[in-house]
Amino acid sequence: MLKVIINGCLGKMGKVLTKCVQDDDELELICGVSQHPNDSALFKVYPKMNDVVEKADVIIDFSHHSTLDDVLSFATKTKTPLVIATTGYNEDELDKIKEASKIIPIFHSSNMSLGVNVLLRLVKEATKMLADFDIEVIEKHHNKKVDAPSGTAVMIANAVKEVLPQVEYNYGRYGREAKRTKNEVGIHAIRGGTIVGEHDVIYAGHDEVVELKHIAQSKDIFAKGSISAAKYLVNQGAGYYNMDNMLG
Ligand SMILES: NC(=O)C1=CN([C@@H]2O[C@H](COP(=O)(O)OP(=O)(O)OC[C@H]3O[C@@H](n4cnc5c(N)ncnc54)[C@H](OP(=O)(O)O)[C@@H]3O)[C@@H](O)[C@H]2O)C=CC1
Ligand SMILES: O=C(O)C1=N[C@H](C(=O)O)C[C@H](O)C1
Repeated sequence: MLKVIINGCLGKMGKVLTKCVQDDDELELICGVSQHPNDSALFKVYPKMNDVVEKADVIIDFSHHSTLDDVLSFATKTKTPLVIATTGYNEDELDKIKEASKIIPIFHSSNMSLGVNVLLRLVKEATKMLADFDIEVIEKHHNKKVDAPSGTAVMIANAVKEVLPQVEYNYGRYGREAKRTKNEVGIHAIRGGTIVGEHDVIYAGHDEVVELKHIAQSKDIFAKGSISAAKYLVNQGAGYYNMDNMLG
């Protein structure tokens, strides 16, 4: 049995993940961490990762970027592999994750679904073939989402930039003099209701448009993807891993 700690266990994703972990015969949820613990959980919930006294085989993190220092210090101190699904990190925080991956195995992906990771590969191929088209990314999420644009939209834009290094990102184009330039990728965030997560990549050329689209229809896909990542990660040495490593 793999012993699991969930960071963000009382959040929306944390609750879905808790159920998926409890339903999995290979996993044992030993405790959780959430900023405001309450009595709703049937397992021990700590307010901070460094308060945890149990030893685990893996930590799965769906929380908030502000918990990063606490999580990395606990994971490196206890040499516990770490799956990071949280989004909204800045460059400094991303560097800290990479640095910690020299000490422990870290799996990091802003989208744990299979479909989005196939989409990322399609984006690279489409971008090679449609390099002259105007490329725009639109993401749609529920009205409780904290960060914008989504981590997935950033991964999509980064996939475009891998093929076309000259592109610059234009977040939520706005203004009286805001005409599109050739080398920009527009990134637009829609927030409303209970939308689980949708990502559109639009390639607009002269008289024709190609669209690649992913629609998440439940949060389970992210929770189950993070569990696959955890099972993969516990067999790896220190290093920085993502979906490409796991999917091959
Ligand atoms: N990679 C992926 O596939 C996916 C990633 N995500 C990402 O996972 C993260 C969590 O999403 P979701 O569960 O919807 O978010 P919620 O806001 O519902 O949950 C956030 C969790 O983090 C805790 N937390 C700790 N510090 C803070 C803080 N300063 N502000 C807010 N929350 C804090 C909350 O504690 P408490 O509730 O006790 O206050 C809660 O447990 C997000 O970054 C989201 O983008 C989401 C889905 C898929
Ligand atoms: O906050 C969410 O809900 C989601 N966040 C991730 C992101 O920022 O890309 C992944 C998914 O789209 C759901």
